[in-house]
Amino acid sequence: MNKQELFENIKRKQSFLCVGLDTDIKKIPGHLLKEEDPIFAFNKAIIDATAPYCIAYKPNLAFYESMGVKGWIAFEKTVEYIKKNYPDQFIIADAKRGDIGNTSAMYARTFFEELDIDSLTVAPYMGEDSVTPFLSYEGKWVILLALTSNKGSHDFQLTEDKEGERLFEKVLRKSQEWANDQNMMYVVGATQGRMFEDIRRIVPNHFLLVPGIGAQGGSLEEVCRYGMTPECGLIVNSSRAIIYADKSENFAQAAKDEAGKVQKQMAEQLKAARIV
Ligand SMILES: O=c1ccn([C@@H]2O[C@H](COP(=O)(O)O)[C@@H](O)[C@H]2O)c(=O)[nH]1
Repeated sequence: MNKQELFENIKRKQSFLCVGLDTDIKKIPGHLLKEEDPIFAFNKAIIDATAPYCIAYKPNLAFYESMGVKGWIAFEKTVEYIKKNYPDQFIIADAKRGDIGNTSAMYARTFFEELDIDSLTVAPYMGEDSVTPFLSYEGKWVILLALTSNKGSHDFQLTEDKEGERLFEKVLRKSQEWANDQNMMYVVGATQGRMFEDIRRIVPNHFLLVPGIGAQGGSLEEVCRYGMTPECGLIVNSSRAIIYADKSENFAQAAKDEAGKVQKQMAEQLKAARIV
């Protein structure tokens, strides 16, 4: 999916919501444990319930890999299900990969060839040769970690060099030598408030993947005030607040209601910015 198609989907659905599929066997409703593949059964119900309100899904690989082969199968089935039934949904594999070049090339093959997923989160720490193997796939996106949502983001990402440039700023600036706004996005946490202004000075046109509303308490309103572009430029993720809105047999309806609420707030933001 290219940038223009993503923007068209945002306008059509009046939403820039990404539902995070952080599916934990210990948190899903008990009745699903009778199913042959409880993780997939949960995901399928969540996807069917929330698809009208979002434009993307983000399965986080940690939740699947923690279950070994069964988890990987559930992950593959989930990706297949979205692609077959909701082909307009952008799929993000949140795997935070990145290694020496030949190893990154194998990760790229896994996610972009074997699974044909739209995008992958990548850690920038190992530099150019660890990121560029992911960029050789036409129509696929690298989503590079820039300024993350967690407290530990201060430990390295905000440190300054002698010229006063902070590490996350260097990541944004340097990575533009390897890619552009048609094949690279950046992760910026919703908890980072006004820092979005600094980010937009360096990457005024790139899409940002923004986790951290909902369970982590980030403000959607602030993200939009400081981070929205004339083409929206935002994909805002919420995982736990949506998928675990209710733990009873009513879980899918509750996820639908929660996703609907966020979509409504997003529609208001898009209207205020005259995007829709
Ligand atoms: O800076 C980051 C980068 C990634 N994440 C991931 O996003 C979701 C957030 O889940 P919530 O339940 O909505 O808090 C999760 O998969 C994280 O690993 C992030 O939170 N912050």
